[in-house]
Amino acid sequence: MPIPKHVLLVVNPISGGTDKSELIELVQKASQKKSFTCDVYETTGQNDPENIREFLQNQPPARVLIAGGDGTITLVANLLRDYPEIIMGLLPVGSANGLATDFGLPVNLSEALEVALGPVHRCMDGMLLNGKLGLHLSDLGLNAHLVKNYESGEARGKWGYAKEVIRTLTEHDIFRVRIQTDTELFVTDATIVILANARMYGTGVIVNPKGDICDGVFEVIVATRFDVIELAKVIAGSTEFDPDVVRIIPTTQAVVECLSGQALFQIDGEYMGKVARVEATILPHMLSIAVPGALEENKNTIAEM
Ligand SMILES: Nc1ncnc2c1ncn2[C@@H]1O[C@H](COP(=O)(O)OP(=O)(O)OP(=O)(O)O)[C@@H](O)[C@H]1O
Repeated sequence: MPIPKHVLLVVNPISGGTDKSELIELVQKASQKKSFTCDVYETTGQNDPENIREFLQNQPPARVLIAGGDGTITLVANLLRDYPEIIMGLLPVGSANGLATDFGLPVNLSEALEVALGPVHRCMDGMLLNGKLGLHLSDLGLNAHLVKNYESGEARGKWGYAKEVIRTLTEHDIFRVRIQTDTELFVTDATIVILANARMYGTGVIVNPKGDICDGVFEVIVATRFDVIELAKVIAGSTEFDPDVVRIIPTTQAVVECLSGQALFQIDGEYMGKVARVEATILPHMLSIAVPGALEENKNTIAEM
């Protein structure tokens, strides 16, 4: 059966604090230009998964475009696990999104729309973390502490973020963990344990330089202590770390147990509270996402539409 030429746009009207009427109009016009029909679903925060599933079942789209933050993207991605043939397209709504940064998606809406409806797409893995879907980067410790401080603090924007970075660095303690991967079992001190499907945080800081979001594995990255030089290397996007300070272990599953009390935990920028243990598993090739670029530049891409 040919893939129906239909687009579903999922919009979170409150995400990024911007009015979405122009965005909706742009998507409708662009879809029309490509002879697609287009449905728009605006989230309400109530029964959104059930409502979106109904749209997917009633008229299966070739693409689902998402104009929302990480919460909305994860919600839709979770549903698309049952529809592997549907391609996901991301549209910018103001706040930085880690996946968009990682895939080099344009921040300009018209350009992002071109990509979201364009011919190139890439497969990506997902992750299950204590039963919850994660698409990008999750961590215990330092960064989760920062996410918590930023969420609970009042300051916003770059300066607000910088202020919380300093507060977090002064507050944060080293913790002890037992980590089990496909190949290793070890106990170590840690300032942060990252479970990385992707390469970089939404801020552009690369923490997983050799990571590939479509390789069927994720990386466990452990920073065992604060080290200014290693930290500078991370920020500069270096691929060579001092193995005594930063360990990077590719794996398909991992268990991280906190041996010195509970640790702060975050998934894709959402603070999840304190946990004693995280079980992580890769969900290989879970999704397809529309990306920019020529076909020959993108392995794992397929031309379509
Ligand atoms: N119409 C709505 N009114 C109020 N809340 C909504 C509405 N639609 C969705 N939500 C809530 O928005 C949250 C998801 O927000 P989302 O992640 O899309 O945006 P964000 O918070 O601006 O982005 P980020 O998490 O990247 O900062 C969910 O908690 C959901 O319940």
